[in-house]
Amino acid sequence: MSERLVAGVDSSTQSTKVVLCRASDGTVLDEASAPHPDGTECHPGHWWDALSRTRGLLERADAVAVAAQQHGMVALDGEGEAVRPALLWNDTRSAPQARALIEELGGPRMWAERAGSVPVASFTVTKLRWMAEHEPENARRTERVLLPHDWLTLRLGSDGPVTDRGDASGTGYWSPAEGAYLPDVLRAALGRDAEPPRVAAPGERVGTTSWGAAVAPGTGDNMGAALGLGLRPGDVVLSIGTSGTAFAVADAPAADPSGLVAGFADATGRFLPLVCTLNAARILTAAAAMTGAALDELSALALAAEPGAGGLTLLPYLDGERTPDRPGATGVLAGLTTANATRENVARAAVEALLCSLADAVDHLAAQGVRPRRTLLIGGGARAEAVRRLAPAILGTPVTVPEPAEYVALGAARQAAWALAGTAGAPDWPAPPATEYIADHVEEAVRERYAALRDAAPAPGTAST
Ligand SMILES: Nc1ncnc2c1ncn2[C@@H]1O[C@H](COP(=O)(O)OP(=O)(O)O)[C@@H](O)[C@H]1O
Ligand SMILES: O=C(CO)[C@@H](O)[C@H](O)COP(=O)(O)O
Repeated sequence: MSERLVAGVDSSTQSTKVVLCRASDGTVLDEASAPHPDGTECHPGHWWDALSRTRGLLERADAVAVAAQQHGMVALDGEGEAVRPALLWNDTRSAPQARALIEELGGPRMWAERAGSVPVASFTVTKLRWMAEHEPENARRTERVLLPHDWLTLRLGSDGPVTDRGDASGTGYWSPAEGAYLPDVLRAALGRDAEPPRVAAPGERVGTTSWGAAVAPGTGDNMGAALGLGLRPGDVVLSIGTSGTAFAVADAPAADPSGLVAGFADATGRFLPLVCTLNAARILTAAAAMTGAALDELSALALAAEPGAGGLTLLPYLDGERTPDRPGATGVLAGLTTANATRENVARAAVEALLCSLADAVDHLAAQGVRPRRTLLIGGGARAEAVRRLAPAILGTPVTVPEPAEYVALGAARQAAWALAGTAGAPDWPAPPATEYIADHVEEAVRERYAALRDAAPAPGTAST
């Protein structure tokens, strides 16, 4: 019998990435990618176009699954057409609606207990309320609300609209603790009922593609990464993509009334407490633009500067920020003098800022009882040598960097192999090779200066934590 192949899709903010793997052990045989348009809203058709450009690879698979950017609001009319472009996780226009919903429905503690998370503008529920207030005609036409991965999975061939518990937990109207929708919350947000997709069991086969492959439920991209890395309790993942995320698997749901930690579910039946920042890899892109360096030259610049960047500190809230909840914030470069105004110091300050923001994220997880035993660094930004080399001193812990790979897509592929096998659990795939980075000191002064800038009063018109 010929070898069975599975395809995993990562439809993230900036691009679609697909891996074709051997179902038995996850060996990657082929890869493809295609870009998405820039912006914080996107017609779902663009994701399908990007996926279609990888079709030659997809059609070699016996099973397929999609992991995608979380939270995006795909509102469909009775014909299944999008009533407007999807509002994405990084769109902050619904920040006032987030605050109103928190107040109307019982306050932060109530939200944390019922929905697992206190919603910020990223959450689907707040986008529904924004649409109800600003585009009542679109809200009135909305019959069904899907997430990006649900929409792609439906187009690939699921038997009706379907989601999974991981992605459902980012809507704000599904309870991770109860494993059930909260229809009253959805109704309060949209002003009417709309049908959410069925929540499939982990590893369930949910349909068949046009070329006869099994379709697995798919999940959110962070849950996909957890599956791709084969996370164990005690592993904390730091992912530097468009978003910065810090997460860990847990046996019990989180419920953080401060709103800093989102109490998500994972794709296997467990839970995934997670902290997400709006600014991550693009801090490096912005620093490259400011210094006139190519992205792959930025590390050499940063590593040529002294720790502390000669006194420069960057507060990297370039596109507003989600953690802390400051949707209207902008970046601040503090401590600038004629003596320290060098390209090297600007590059260094950017890398240090990115790592300080992730160090804060780990502290928030720890405050919710996550005890890190191993810290893993993944995502596009982890390809920067300066990020890998400076991480241990800023985080104050050794850092394990799995070899660069598309871990979200790999997780989706592993879920596809699971659905294909029809087994109780996901197949065991070997852990990726990894390199350990260590430091002989901790950069306490860098973190202290960053914390002081972060905690200085936010500019008028921004929300503070
Ligand atoms: N060598 C590198 N140095 C710094 N940043 C990089 C490097 N390679 C990729 N990136 C950045 O990583 C980001 C893409 O990472 P990825 O994890 O694929 O994000 P997403 O899943 O959000 O699409 C881009 O912003 C890109 O500029
Ligand atoms: O909103 C979140 C997590 O809650 C983000 O992590 C999105 O899921 C987007 O991920 P990337 O495109 O940055 O991978």
